[in-house]
Amino acid sequence: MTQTLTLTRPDDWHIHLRDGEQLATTVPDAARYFGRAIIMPNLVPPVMNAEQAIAYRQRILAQRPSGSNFEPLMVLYLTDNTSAADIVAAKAAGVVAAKLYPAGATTNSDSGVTSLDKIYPALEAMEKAGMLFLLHGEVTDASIDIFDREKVFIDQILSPLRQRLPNLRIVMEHITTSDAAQFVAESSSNTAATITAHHLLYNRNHMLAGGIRPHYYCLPILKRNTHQQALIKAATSGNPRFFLGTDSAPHARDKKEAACGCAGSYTAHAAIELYAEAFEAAGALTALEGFASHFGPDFYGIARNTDTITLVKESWRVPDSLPMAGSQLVPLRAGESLQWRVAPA
Ligand SMILES: NC(=O)N[C@@H](CC(=O)O)C(=O)O
Ligand SMILES: [Zn+2]
Ligand SMILES: [Zn+2]
Repeated sequence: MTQTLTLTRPDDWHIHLRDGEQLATTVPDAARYFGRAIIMPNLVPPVMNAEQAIAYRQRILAQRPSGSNFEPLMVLYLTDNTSAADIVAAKAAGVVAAKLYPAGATTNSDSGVTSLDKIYPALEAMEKAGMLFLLHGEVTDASIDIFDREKVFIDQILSPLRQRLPNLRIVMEHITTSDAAQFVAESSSNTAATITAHHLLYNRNHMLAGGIRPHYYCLPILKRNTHQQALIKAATSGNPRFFLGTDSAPHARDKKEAACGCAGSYTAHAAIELYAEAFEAAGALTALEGFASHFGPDFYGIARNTDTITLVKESWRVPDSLPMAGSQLVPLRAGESLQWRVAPA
């Protein structure tokens, strides 16, 4: 008999949908079975105020397949100039969180924050308004080794911030190290983390041994196997402060397969299928529902979805590429097989 797994409908607490014509590819993929998604604001120019967030939300909704109830949850991009008034206005407009991109840390972070000191008034306003603070947790100092940037960020920036604003609800996005998993596990109930499927499935050997594989290149960069194991342990532990965030981040094929390739892996074509594979490999399929469907809404203070999706153990082949805005997008596991698929509703 075919093995099946029924879950409360999951949500994606970290996704890049981009803008313009790309939305015709990314929105239907995200809306296939996720109920809600936290929409990253690193557009060019970024989503910096309530008005821009409302307009971007409308552009996303316009690409929603008919009959879909997929709900995009909007996020503000913090800059050195984000004021307390910007936060209050964004909150009133339904924006649920604001995101720290340390300037220069990752894709489209040029307008990001140069020093946390510049945004303390905004952070205090967020703490007061109950708006979540999401962060890309890497330092940008060129002298710090790229594999150490997450740990140094925790020591130099996150730890002191955590103490200074204890009531601010913080999500450390896409964690990649045992250090981050430990920091979150040992923090108070106001600190959580998202974990991607690719950081559960891969480590830096997959990216670099026997040839360089640009589609595994994302930030924070894949770390050594011991970190991968710590992430698997955290994700499958049942600790409600670790939950699903794909960080699906599309870049056209020619921007990835290049002398200087962009950071980001596309996983929205098979997100829950990839997580199911990782949880099954860890012997922890029963922990998937909490991680994918319960803990995210609980931390955000939003009701859980009330309907379900069903995964079926059935091998299928991921396409070599997907069309996106007149170019090609190479999804993670392109041309390879996956073992789980989501049954049509
Ligand atoms: N994760 C990535 O490697 N890239 C993301 C940005 C981000 O989430 O850091 C992107 O927007 O392409
Ligand atoms: Zn990031
Ligand atoms: Zn991201």
